[in-house]
Amino acid sequence: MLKQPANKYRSFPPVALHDRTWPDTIITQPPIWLSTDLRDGNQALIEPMNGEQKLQMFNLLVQIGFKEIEVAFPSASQTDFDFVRHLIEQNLIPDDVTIQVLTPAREALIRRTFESLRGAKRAIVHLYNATAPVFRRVVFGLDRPGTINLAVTAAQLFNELAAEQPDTNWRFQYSPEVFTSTELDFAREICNAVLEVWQPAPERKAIINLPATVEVSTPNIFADQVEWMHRHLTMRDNVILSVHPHNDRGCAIAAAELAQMAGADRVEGCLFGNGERTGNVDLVTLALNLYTQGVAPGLDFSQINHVARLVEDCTQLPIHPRHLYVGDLVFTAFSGSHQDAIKKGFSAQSSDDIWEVPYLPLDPADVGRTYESVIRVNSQSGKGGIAFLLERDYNLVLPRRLQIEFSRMVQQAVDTHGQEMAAADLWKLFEQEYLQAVSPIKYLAHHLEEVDSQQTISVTLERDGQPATLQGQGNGPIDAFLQALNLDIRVDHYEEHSLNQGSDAAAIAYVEVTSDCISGSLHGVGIHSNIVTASLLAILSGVNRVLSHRR
Ligand SMILES: CC(=O)SCCNC(=O)CCNC(=O)[C@H](O)C(C)(C)COP(=O)(O)OP(=O)(O)OC[C@H]1O[C@@H](n2cnc3c(N)ncnc32)[C@H](O)[C@@H]1OP(=O)(O)O
Ligand SMILES: CC(C)C(=O)C(=O)O
Ligand SMILES: [Mg+2]
Repeated sequence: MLKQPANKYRSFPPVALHDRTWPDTIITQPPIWLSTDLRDGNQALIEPMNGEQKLQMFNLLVQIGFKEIEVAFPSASQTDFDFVRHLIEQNLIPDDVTIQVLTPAREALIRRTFESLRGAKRAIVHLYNATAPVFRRVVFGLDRPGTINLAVTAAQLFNELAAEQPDTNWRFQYSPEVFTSTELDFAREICNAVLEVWQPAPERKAIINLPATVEVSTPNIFADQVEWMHRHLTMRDNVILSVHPHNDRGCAIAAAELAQMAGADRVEGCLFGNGERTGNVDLVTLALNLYTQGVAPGLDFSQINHVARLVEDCTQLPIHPRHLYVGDLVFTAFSGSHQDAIKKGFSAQSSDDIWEVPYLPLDPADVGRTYESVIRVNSQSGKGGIAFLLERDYNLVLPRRLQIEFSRMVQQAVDTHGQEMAAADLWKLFEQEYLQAVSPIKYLAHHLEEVDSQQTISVTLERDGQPATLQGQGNGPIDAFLQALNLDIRVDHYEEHSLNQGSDAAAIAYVEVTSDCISGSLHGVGIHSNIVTASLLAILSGVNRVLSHRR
């Protein structure tokens, strides 16, 4: 890299728009959406889609709710031409959907484009030519008037060819390609010249589409450019102002949002941001950003995984695990403090509240994602996440201090093998540590009697493999059992809850025990269909753990 990049690159000049209004605008409704997955997305693929894949994608886009779909560059390939014919001849375009096709400003290609649309009920024909200085100079060898002439001549041909097919409801769109690098006065001049030819009317609006063919500035500058055009275009009332952001600086989403605040009525882009180089703006993210602001986007992503898998199939491009709203990991927290906050958030959230679960801007359930993967445990995790998984999958509601104790064991385990622990792994470790702590003392049976609110217990045990029967008395079974054991062990805390409902209901008991022979405390856990037995098992689990942890 250069030490002085200014010798090779220059900063983008700001727009002199001191009375800009877009910063104070709030987006309260969705734009008109145009999916260009089948055109801009398609032209950027290693292997462009075949007819079958295009049809699959088209049906998906319709299902999602797109009403305007750019389906092809019909003069580019026989596949694209045939696809448009297929949609029209097989009557596959729903009545509320309009297809759009793209053509450069070249006579033969325009003719072929109109030919592809023969018999269509409705269509948007999209004309483009690059307008930026470097393109005028290097690619076309045209000055400003020559560039305008190219666009105007093509626009005139549009009028003629449309007149030859009067049964089609035609709409026209013009894109000054590379708008972002075009002088604003020239962009306005060429757009106005095209509009002059097309003479749009309120009931037959033209679309002026402002592409960030290459994203070259911060999104606030793009917003200024859009607001400037919004204010300076003639016939603005007869124009739908559209934007087409690409993502070269990673700001396409911001650019599209600020552009809407600046006056854009319509946004062109692709699902999950497919498209040339770094992609077109991601329409899924734009729609769900709106949704999380309480604005219905008019696009349905309630089965987002289905959409993702189909798009991956058609494009042969994988979606990144951290891709906004859809990636496999975007609703997952590994880190302890996040897990703790999410667990508390889920507990505090009720179904008719405004969504306020920490770290989750969107309820995964709204896009058809389960809570399965929200919390995953690795070496970065804490007690909250571990407790969440054990509660979600095994109905354990661990007392807080037991959570802390167990999380240390989990930490040790993940530090040793360095891998994630799924809920089943956590359960296995929990069983091993607490439920299988049956040595040196193993419970076999007990008998309990109550006389004058005093409990007498007789417990049959196995100690170091030898059978033993102990007797004890107390004001409850726990007290009586501790008397019977006659060990230097106290129960400081006791909790229980049922594990499931129905005839096979089991209870789980948790005890926290202390002893002079250990520092701090340890927990014991017991599970049994009889709650008293569960308590005795919990005490023995605690006792056995104390005996094996003895200083
Ligand atoms: C930003 C965008 O996404 S624009 C859309 C881009 N999409 C595509 O290009 C995909 C489909 N394209 C194709 O299949 C081919 O490029 C075709 C069929 C359109 C044209 O192919 P070819 O005739 O072989 O020409 P080629 O692709 O080399 O195009 C370059 C020529 O078109 C001219 N040209 C490029 N864009 C335009 C335009 N919008 N209007 C008029 N002429 C144009 C160039 O100046 C160049 O002319 P030259 O041959 O006189 O130097
Ligand atoms: C054809 C135009 C709209 C385009 O795709 C672009 O400029 O990026
Ligand atoms: Mg593009």
